[in-house]
Parts: sequence; structure tokens; C-alpha cells
Amino acid sequence: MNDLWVKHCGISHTGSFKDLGMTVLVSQVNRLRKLNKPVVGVGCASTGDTSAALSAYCAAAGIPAIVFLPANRISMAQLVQPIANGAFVLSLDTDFDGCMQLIREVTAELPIYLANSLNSLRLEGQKTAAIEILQQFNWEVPDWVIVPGGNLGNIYAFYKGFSMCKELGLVDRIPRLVCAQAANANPLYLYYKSGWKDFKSVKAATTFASAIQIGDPVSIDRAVFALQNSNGIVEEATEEELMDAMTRADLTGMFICPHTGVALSALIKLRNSGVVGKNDRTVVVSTAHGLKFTQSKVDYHSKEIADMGCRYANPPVNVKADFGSVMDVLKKYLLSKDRS
Ligand SMILES: N[C@@H](CCOP(=O)(O)O)C(=O)O
Repeated sequence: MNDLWVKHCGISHTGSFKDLGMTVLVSQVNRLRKLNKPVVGVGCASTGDTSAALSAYCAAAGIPAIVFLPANRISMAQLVQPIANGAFVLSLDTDFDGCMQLIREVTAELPIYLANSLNSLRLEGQKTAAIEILQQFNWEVPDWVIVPGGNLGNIYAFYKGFSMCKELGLVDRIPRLVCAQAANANPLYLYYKSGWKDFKSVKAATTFASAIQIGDPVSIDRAVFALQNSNGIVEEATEEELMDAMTRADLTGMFICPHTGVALSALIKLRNSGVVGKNDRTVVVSTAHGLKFTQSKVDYHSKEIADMGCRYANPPVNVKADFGSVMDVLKKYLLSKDRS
């Protein structure tokens, strides 16, 4: 492709796009508490990124953060973030959808402010990524923007940002949006494929794209609205597709998360089928920092994933620590590079 861009939203304070929305939300809660409104804390259910952002901003503001996490379903790096920032962490024996259900019930009973993307303050912050994209292109509208989707607040936030710029007369159209889901957690994809006729939540299966391992997204209606009003598309990616795509991107010098791999896989499919043209200006949204997901990369490069070819794996070479052995492998390597 001639005009392909990756918008890095994960190179931020806690390493994901959630920072954009959470700074807005926590600032507002801070204000409410200064006005003596009865808010005892801020809570969320999370697959790891929302909880990290919430905990960091709450710690800075001196506000108690309460996070509900699905036990053993998020990366170690994500788990340690709220712990380090002093949040009250509940590790629950359920999946994300179970955590979401529980936090909604709890926040209906207690004066804990709900920080998930149901809350429009979050989306107000997140939509700035869309405005930034337009600004960075000098207000020329890209043809496509591809966003990984789990709880589905973000695809709507992008729509909101682009639509706002159109309403303000800054641009005359909005890009076509693509929401990319993991095939193991694909309720939006199935809904799209049914012609938006029949939404059914799914039981999300394990995926390397763990932050979007969600079967009953809270922002389903808003996501559908965004897609319908942007001539949008939903695509999905298998585990092998998303891991291969992530690895290929890393081999260009990036270090992306598996969710960005999902978005890149969607692009590959849409490009192969000719839906996305060679010269179309296309932006893939990278949602989190790859350093949060190193275990998946280690597994891939060690070829330790069952039923996966791991064809772009680049495992380290074990060599005896003597000059001759090192020279041997080095010459072999350089020769292979010379031929390629
Ligand atoms: N992937 C999310 C899941 C919660 O989504 P939210 O946008 O509604 O907070 C996470 O990082 O927890």
C-alpha cells in the first residue's frame, strides 16, 4: 500500500488509548468531589487497559480506584499496573462480561462513579484521537480508519470525533470506519454479517488479543450507529492471523499489541479482497503498547503455540561462547541476508 499509517495511541502514560478518556473522566470526578458531591471512589471492570488508566489518574488525584478484573485473563504487566498505583483490585473468577455486570450492579448501589466507556466523559476524551488524525493530515480526510473493537466505546468515539469536525466545517466528509474483532470474541462481526438483524452476545473464548476478549459489549448500539453512518465494515481475525500480523508489523520496527494485530489482519483481508484500494489513505489505530503483551510475543517467537505455524518467528540462536562458533553462525546469517 502507498498511503498506510499507524496511529499510535498506546505510547502514552499507562500504555493505552484509555488514557485519553480517563484523564477527562477523573478530572471531572475530582471537580465533583471538590464540590462536595458524594463520590467515594471510581470503579471499572477491565481487561487491563481501562483499569491501568483509571488507577494512575485516581492515584494522582488522591481518589480511591476500585477495579474488577477477570482472574487469569489479563497480562501480568496489566495486572501489576493498578496494584502498583494503589487501586483496590478485585480479581474475580469470571470473564470480563461477568465483571462488567457486577460493577454495574455495585455502582447502582454505592456512590462509586462508573468509569467504563458507558460514561460519555470517556468518549469525549477518546474522540480527540480522531481530531488529531485529521489535524496531522492537515485536515485531509483519510479513506479508512481501522479500529480494534471489544467493549466498542472506541469505534463510537472515533465516529464522534470525525463527525464533530465535519459539523464544524473543518472537513467535508468522514472516513469509512472498520471495526476489527478477534474471531474468538466476535459478537459485532456476527451481527454485521446477519445484516444487523440479530444481535446475540457470545461467550468470548480465549484470545491473544485479551483486551478485546468481550462477548457482550456495552456500547453495541453506539458502535452500530457509528458503522452505519460511516459506511463502515466489520472484520474478524483468527488467532494465527492476528499473531502473524502483529509479528510482521514488529519486523518493520514497531512493537505493537495483539489488538493492533487484529486491525492489521482486517486490513490485509480488505486489501486482498480489493475493498481497500492500493492508494487509499488508510489509518490503522494501534491501541496499546506492545510491552504490555510480551508473553504472547515470547510464545510466538519460541514457536510454543499449539496449532500455530508461527512462520515469522525469530527465535534467538544458542551458540557456544567461542570465536569460531560465533563466526560460523554469523557468516551463515550474513550469507542468507545477502541472498534475500
Ligand atoms: N478493553 C477494555 C474493556 C473495558 O472497556 P471500556 O472502554 O468500556 O472501559 C479494558 O481495557 O478494560
